[in-house]
Amino acid sequence: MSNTVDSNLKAIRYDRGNLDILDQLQLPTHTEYIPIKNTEDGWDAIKQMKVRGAPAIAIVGCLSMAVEIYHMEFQSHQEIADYVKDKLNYLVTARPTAVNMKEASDWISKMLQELTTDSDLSVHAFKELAIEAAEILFEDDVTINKDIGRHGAEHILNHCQDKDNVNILTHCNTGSLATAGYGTALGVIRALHEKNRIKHVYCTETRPYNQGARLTAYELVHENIPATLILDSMPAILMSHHDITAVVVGADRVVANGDTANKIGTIQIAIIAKHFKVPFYVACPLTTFDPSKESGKEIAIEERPHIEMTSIKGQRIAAHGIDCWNPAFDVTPAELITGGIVTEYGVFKPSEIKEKLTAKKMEKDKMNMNGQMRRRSSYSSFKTIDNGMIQQ
Ligand SMILES: CSC[C@H]1O[C@H](OP(=O)(O)O)[C@H](O)[C@@H]1O
Repeated sequence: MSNTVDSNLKAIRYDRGNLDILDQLQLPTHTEYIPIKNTEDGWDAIKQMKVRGAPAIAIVGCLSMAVEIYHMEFQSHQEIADYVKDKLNYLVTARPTAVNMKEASDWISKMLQELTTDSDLSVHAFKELAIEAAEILFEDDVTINKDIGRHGAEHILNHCQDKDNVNILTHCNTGSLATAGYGTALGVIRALHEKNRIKHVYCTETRPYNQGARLTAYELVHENIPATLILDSMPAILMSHHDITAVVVGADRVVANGDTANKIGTIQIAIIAKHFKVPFYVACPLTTFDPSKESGKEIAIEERPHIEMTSIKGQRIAAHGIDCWNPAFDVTPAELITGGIVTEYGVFKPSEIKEKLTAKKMEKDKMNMNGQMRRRSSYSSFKTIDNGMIQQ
């Protein structure tokens, strides 16, 4: 199975020392790539939503650190570890709700600090470790998304009546423009389409940034997936008039009890799906799981500028003087996620997500760290990291 994605749908272009992103504020009318030369550029692009989507935010943030330090000289391992930690913590502040950037910041910072005492590594080799850690996130993402797609498609097909005519409703954008490629919830749709099981996809416009109208519709049309754009106010009439097989959405943060933060409007769709007995799925990678928070009440919800509601492309559409409320996300309680949480490891009930994903998270962190160790040809002897200690 090819791991490449359609070059027209690449949100991120990277070679060591160089990073460009597709300016998603210009889509679908203009395709323009802009250079990201350092973490300040990365922070600005994430804040302004030139790049968005929980996984893409983490990838671009970490790669902006990688291109910055690539062109720098350092005197010691600790200087690199401290510099990288400061820059990654700064990138986390760009948008507070999606957890992927914080997860990546924590893992890379911890890995580097573990290795500061390793005298086998030259300062240059140590700097390369930091760059490679960011590259791992980028390189692994498409494979992870294809695993999410496969598990989600299999679960939907195993639990639906008409397996040859699957109708899916999705919200916001969770495709190649929200990840390194293929997508999460849109990855499930792509996997069903590859099996020739999709009858029709319905995507909401997703006001006020219009991720659905501008980005998801763009991806679906580009790949000839039969789809219809609907207003954010239409999920109820859609489910009352059409046989919707399942709702599949993405996530910005899934917490220990399975509550999920996702694009504003998600909880409304979940409530409507429950009323019409349509299975509601959340699709996300392990990096979106935050076991440190017990319930959705603890998730910080980003509020964005009012002008994003009151104007479109500089054209005012709301009365001057009206107050506005513009939360970018809402929290869907676990009991409304009736289909399950689709991950690269399988589909889990919200109630089992803490047990299933906490163990996977620890396993993956250790694997990534040891993978980093193996990548160091400069090591005189093979080392592994167990329980945080370097073993000869
Ligand atoms: C796989 S993207 C996950 C998530 O991110 C989007 O938010 P935004 O466009 O504001 O970054 C949306 O909530 C997607 O479901």
